Amino acid sequence: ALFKLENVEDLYEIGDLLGSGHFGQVREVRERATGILWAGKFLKLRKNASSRLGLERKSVEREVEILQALQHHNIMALRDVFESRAEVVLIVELISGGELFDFIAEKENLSENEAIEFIKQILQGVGFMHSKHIAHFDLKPENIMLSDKHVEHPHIKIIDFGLAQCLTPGEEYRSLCGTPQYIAPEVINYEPLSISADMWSIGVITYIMLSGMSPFQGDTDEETLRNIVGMNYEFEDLYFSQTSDMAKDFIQKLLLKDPNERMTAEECLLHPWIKPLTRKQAANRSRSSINMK
Ligand SMILES: Nc1cc2c(nn1)-c1ccccc1CC2
Repeated sequence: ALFKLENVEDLYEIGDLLGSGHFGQVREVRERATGILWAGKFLKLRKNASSRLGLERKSVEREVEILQALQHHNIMALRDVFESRAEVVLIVELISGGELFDFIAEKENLSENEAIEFIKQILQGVGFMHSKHIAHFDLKPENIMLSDKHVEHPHIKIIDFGLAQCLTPGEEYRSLCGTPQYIAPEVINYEPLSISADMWSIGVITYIMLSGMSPFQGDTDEETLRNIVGMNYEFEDLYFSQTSDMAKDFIQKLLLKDPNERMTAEECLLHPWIKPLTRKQAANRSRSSINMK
């Protein structure tokens, strides 16, 4: 067995439901020995190979391995792992600020300065992941959480590495997983994937943060996928009239069909929208956000 065989309830008191999804449930847990609050991610294992319910043990082991390799303040930390016959429980840091998705929804859209604060942190977490050849492959506002949404400068944490892969340079990896609105064209065309698929998703997330609109979303998943492979998106004046040209340039350098042409996380952090080269550029950005508010 790779993980602890003790009963998780001997060491943690199980609390309220925090979230649930394809993977299972996430509950608040209290460590009995210290009283410290954590989150417990309860993953249902498949009974047998043919069943469609639950996760394959191999994919859970991969998520654990990847989380263990990623210690970074913008990535959800893993503390402990327990297993029983039917379930694996990840004990992870408690992130109680909710999803970035809900934060944006409450505000309609963010000012450019607010968006930049979040994008910078996402780029730092993703840049760290990519430096270890790990791709997330499911970056979207639902998988970016705020540690505490009531503070002036919320801290973000990237969660849910259920689709993440450690890419060995030279080895091809293909998959059709992900969430339609955010996946890159090469995923839809079932071409070899690389860490630059994450950079496309960051372009989509930035577009949504600034406008509240999703660039490729259609009425059906098929229409959304057609829009992505057709590069069918625009900066509609109705939503982007107040957005700076630098912000649009940043997005345009990520929503590129050729994965090799997209900016890397490092290049993004040096882009003038994120790292203003002059005080004038910074002033230009804040002026556009004042108009918006
Ligand atoms: N897929 C998800 C979803 C969630 C979480 N993890 N993975 C999570 C992690 C720590 C604290 C709270 C949560 C709830 C949402």
